[in-house]
Amino acid sequence: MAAAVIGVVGPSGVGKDTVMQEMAARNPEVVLIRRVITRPSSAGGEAFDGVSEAEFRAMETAGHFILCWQAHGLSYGIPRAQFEAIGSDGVALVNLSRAVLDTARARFEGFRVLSLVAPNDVLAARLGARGREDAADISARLERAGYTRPTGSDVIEISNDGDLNDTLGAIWAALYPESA
Ligand SMILES: Nc1ncnc2c1ncn2[C@@H]1O[C@H](COP(=O)(O)OP(=O)(O)OP(=O)(O)O)[C@@H](O)[C@H]1O
Ligand SMILES: O=P(O)(O)OC[C@H]1O[C@H](OP(=O)(O)O)[C@H](O)[C@@H]1O
Repeated sequence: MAAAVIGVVGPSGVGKDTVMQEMAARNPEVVLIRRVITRPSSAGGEAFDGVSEAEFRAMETAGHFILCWQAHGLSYGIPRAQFEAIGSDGVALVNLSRAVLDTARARFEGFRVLSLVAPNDVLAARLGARGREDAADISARLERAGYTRPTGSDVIEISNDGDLNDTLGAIWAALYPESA
C-alpha cells in the first residue's frame, strides 16, 4: 500500500490534471490513479478508462471501485486494485470530487487533500481554451465551481492562478516542509 494517498480537488478548469501530471513527471515516487469514467475514451485530457453506463454499473456491483460518484452527468470510479499495486514508498495522487472527501478520509489511512483554487474568470478562460466541453457544459461547470471549499487539518489549499512552476513549488513546500 502507498505511503500516502492525496486527493486532488477543486473546480473544473482549476488545473488538477495538469498539476498531477507535472508532479508525476518530476517525482518518481508519485503514482497517478487512473479513473474509470462514463465519457468517450476519445475525449482527451487525463488518461482514463472510458466505459458505458452499463459497464460502469457492472464494475460497481462487482466491487471494483473503492470510491465512486456522479458529476457533470458522468459517473466516476476509482479502482481499488490500483492502490494495492503501489509500493510502500509511493505517493498516490487521485483526482476526486469535493463531494467524496469524507468517504475518502474513511477509506485511506493518513489521507490528505490538495485543494486547488483559482478565480472564476480564470476558470472560464481555461475551460474555453481547453475545448473539451461545449458552452452549455462549461456554464454548468462554472456554476458548480464554488459549491464547497474543503476545510480540515488534512487540507492543503494552493492557488493555481499563476505560473504552474510556482504552484508546484508551493505544493511541495506545503506537503514536505522539512525539505524546503
Ligand atoms: N497554472 C496554469 N497556467 C495556465 N494554464 C493552466 C495552468 N494550470 C492548468 N492550465 C490549463 O487549464 C486548463 C484546465 O486544466 P486541467 O484540465 O488540468 O483542469 P482540471 O481541474 O483537471 O479540470 P476538470 O476538472 O474539468 O478536468 C488546461 O488547458 C491546462 O493546460
Ligand atoms: O465539483 P466537484 O464535485 O468537486 O468535482 C466533480 C468532478 O469534476 C471533475 O471532473 P472532470 O475531471 O472535469 O471530469 C472532478 O474530477 C470530479 O470528478
